[in-house]
Amino acid sequence: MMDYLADKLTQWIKAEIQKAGALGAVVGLSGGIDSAVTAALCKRAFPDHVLGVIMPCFSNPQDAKDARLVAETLGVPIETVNLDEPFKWFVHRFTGQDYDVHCCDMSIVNIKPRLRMITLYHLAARHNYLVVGTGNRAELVVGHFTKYGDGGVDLLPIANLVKCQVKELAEELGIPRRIIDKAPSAGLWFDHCDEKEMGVTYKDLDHYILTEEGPEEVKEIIQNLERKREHKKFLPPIPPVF
Ligand SMILES: Nc1ncnc2c1ncn2[C@@H]1O[C@H](COP(=O)(O)OP(=O)(O)OC[C@H]2O[C@@H]([n+]3cccc(C(=O)O)c3)[C@H](O)[C@@H]2O)[C@@H](O)[C@H]1O
Ligand SMILES: Nc1ncnc2c1ncn2[C@@H]1O[C@H](COP(=O)(O)OP(=O)(O)OP(=O)(O)O)[C@@H](O)[C@H]1O
Repeated sequence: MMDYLADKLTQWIKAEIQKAGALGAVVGLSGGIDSAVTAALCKRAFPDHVLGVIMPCFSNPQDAKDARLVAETLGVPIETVNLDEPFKWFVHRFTGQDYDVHCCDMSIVNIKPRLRMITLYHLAARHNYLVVGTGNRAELVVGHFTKYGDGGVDLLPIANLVKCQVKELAEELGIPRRIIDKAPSAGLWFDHCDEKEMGVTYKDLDHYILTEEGPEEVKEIIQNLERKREHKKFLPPIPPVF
């Protein structure tokens, strides 16, 4: 089943990129499972035209090591762009203070994924590639991404897969075990844990998405996030012609 899915998604990526008149794919490699799976599919679609981009921004150094492991395993070339300095500049300009890695003010930390988006679009345009996003179905349902940050992409190949399906696909694609077993984190602040922030585990989230069932308190959390963040999934509202 997963080999079939891998083939289908590979063909889909190839067709979408060719339809756009582009030559390949740029993928931000965080050292996590979603970007590893996305890069692996892109590599299958365009063996010689995938660029992995590692963009530390006050990140845990282990993440860049993991990202390099993914790139080596897949045979994907990498470019590293360190975003510490531009991020530091923004923080100082907006707060008048030095950046503190414990800061979880979203107006500040969302600048990180937005700087990554700028970087990926520059590299994509330079190579005539598309920016391939890594969002999965669980993240999309609850809007667990930064609008015009990691949400600002051209294609979303794994957006129909919940987290446990991404894991199964990762095994099929030969992603290293330590990447598959890593705790999911958006890495926006020190010790940032997706499940802790959302208040729901990926296991419960996947189960709810696939069955519409689960404990009432879990359903409530998910439905609240869905409502509050629905706007992220659409183009900005436009008034009718008056
Ligand atoms: N009703 C509405 N209609 C139109 N626009 C609306 C809106 N409500 C807010 N907005 C706009 O949206 C903004 C809020 O959205 P946004 O800027 O995205 O910010 P927000 O949703 O507050 O934060 C991003 C979330 O995504 C998570 N994240 C980020 C990056 C990567 C990952 C990952 O795991 O991969 C997860 C992060 O941990 C956090 O929970 C507001 O500042 C406002 O500009
Ligand atoms: N340090 C980084 N270097 C390069 N790309 C990054 C980095 N951090 C995040 N990204 C990009 O933004 C996406 C969302 O980042 P996030 O760290 O929130 O991970 P995620 O959604 O759990 O995905 P993953 O499982 O790939 O880590 C990543 O999949 C990757 O494409």
